[in-house]
Amino acid sequence: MSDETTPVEALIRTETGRAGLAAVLEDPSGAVIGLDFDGTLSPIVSDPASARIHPDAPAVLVRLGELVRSVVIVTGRPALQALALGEASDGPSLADVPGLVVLGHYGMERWERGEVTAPPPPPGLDRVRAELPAVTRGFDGVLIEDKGRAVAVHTRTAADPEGALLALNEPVAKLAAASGLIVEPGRLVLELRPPGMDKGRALRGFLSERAARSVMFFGDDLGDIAAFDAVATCGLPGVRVCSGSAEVTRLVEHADAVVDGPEGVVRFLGALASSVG
Ligand SMILES: O=P(O)(O)OC[C@H]1O[C@H](O[C@H]2O[C@H](CO)[C@@H](O)[C@H](O)[C@H]2O)[C@H](O)[C@@H](O)[C@@H]1O
Repeated sequence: MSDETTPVEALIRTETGRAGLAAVLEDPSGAVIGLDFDGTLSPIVSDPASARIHPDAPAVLVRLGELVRSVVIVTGRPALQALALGEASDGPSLADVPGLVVLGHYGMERWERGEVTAPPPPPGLDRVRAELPAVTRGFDGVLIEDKGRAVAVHTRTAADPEGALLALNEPVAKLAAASGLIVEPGRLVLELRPPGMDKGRALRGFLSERAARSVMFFGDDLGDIAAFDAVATCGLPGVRVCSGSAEVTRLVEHADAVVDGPEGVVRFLGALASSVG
């Protein structure tokens, strides 16, 4: 297990990752640090509304925000919701990170300096809202989360979470297709959301907008693979950090470093801030 006294270099396991880290350390003012929210900055809990940012995350991101070009959160959550769940009872909150940008709804929505910009919600959502309860009926404990621009079906609280997820796959995919939406699979969740954006496109656009010279992205879930791919193919030196869990193992093969969940992410960020600052 690493901690802030472990040099950040010791946490990287690939040559490309070491080159990416060297670029970030040599030229921090050119670095973009991108992070997913749930499972990366915020420990996974049963009720999505009860999630909260790791208590030590905002302070370390504030430190980094003062040192790097940009800190950007790229999340499936609505941007304002991620910020609300990023409030700390003690110390700084996520919104206090200097220059923070939050790209919500997989990049469809953007929060910056207190302003949210987003396209109108997709018209197919009304049909989903009307028909989804009939699809999930019979699966005790399944939760429908209405996110305004998307609707998620959560099975974490079902009697058989994996079984419910498997059984719901097909009917949810059919309803999504009939409503002009796509299914975004995640940690015991199937989300019906508009097509045309993903975390990879969102991150790529942000890197070019900020004229980044290096990039580091932290993620834990299937939706973060697109962002990891963007790091690998954007032409900049980069580091992909997996917030590891027993629940999602597919990210590990795409990662330059694997840490132990949000606790490990916070330690990594602390070690990074100590090396940069
Ligand atoms: O892109 P992210 O920031 O990782 O958001 C992805 C989804 O995260 C949330 O669900 C996940 O976290 C919940 C709270 O820990 C957990 O109960 C659930 O099982 C996870 O799938 C959120 O509720 C979704 O809306 C996000 O799309």
